[in-house]
Amino acid sequence: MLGAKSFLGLSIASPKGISDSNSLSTNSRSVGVLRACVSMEGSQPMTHSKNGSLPELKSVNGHTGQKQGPLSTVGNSTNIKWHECPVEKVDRQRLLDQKGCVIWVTGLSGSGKSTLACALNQKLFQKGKLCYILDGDNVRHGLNRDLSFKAEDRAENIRRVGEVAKLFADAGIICIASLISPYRRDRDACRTLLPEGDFVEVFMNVSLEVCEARDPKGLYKLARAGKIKGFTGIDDPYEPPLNCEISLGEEGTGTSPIEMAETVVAYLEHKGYLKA
Ligand SMILES: Nc1ncnc2c1ncn2[C@@H]1O[C@H](COP(=O)(O)OS(=O)(=O)O)[C@@H](OP(=O)(O)O)[C@H]1O
Ligand SMILES: Nc1ncnc2c1ncn2[C@@H]1O[C@H](COP(=O)(O)OP(=O)(O)O)[C@@H](O)[C@H]1O
Repeated sequence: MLGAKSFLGLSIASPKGISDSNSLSTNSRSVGVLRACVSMEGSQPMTHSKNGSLPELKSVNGHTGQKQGPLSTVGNSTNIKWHECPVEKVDRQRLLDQKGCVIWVTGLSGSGKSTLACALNQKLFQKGKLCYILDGDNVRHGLNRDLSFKAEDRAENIRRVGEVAKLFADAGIICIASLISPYRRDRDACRTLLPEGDFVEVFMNVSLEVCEARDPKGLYKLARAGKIKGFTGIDDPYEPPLNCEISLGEEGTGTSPIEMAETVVAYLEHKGYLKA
């Protein structure tokens, strides 16, 4: 039997006998969410309860939708206003029982960034944690298809992915961004977009020799033959991190993609990102 709970105008089924979703396990909470059915009655904005549980419904007559605060100018956008919503990051994190953050994976082409991203995604998914991968190669198929590999375009590539990753983190999701991101300055700029600790820089510390020997796409061969100009590590720079949170490939961090993923999971667990 299921008892119903009202949440943001949705009536959400929760297991009988459990009054507050804070005490639900991830699985039963997910079931509750999956069984959510739309109920437009009583749809009202919310305030946060004092005990930090799910937001409470605010007893006012509807939401005016008015934006608070002064008009601002940001870049080329003039007369804009930030709009707040009563459902906040903390609420989404509680729903997901995790903390939103960005795992930024950097390294040479062929260093294993995409492989690690997938292995990490799988490990976290198995633990009931929601992740999303922003892979350089993939994002260049859409959002960043207008960008080349010259330094200023790489910078814009990183900037956009950093901003998108920030939105995913705000959604409460563990966002894995895997890009060469060769310039320290560009990576550091992404770090500053997030609250302290929420940007976890992971360096694939794999030598050019190893990456070149792997060469799964044959790109190093083309670069050596002069058929690709400005290829990272060959005739374009790569600046390794000076102060990253995790450096993989070093002793104790494992050598297989699974072991490397376990190292990252252990870090996230230790830092409290795998619970709300
Ligand atoms: N000139 C040059 N230099 C480096 N890489 C190149 C280049 N041209 C194409 N590719 C392919 O593009 C992938 C890297 O894209 P990114 O968006 O991660 O690069 S960057 O962060 O903007 O530097 C990279 O993918 P990975 O091998 O997965 O790193 C390559 O497949
Ligand atoms: N930890 C690892 N040990 C050995 N080979 C790996 C490892 N991680 C990835 N590889 C292999 O290296 C190649 C490049 O991996 P990939 O994840 O595509 O790198 P990147 O995304 O950095 O270009 C692939 O052939 C992959 O199977």
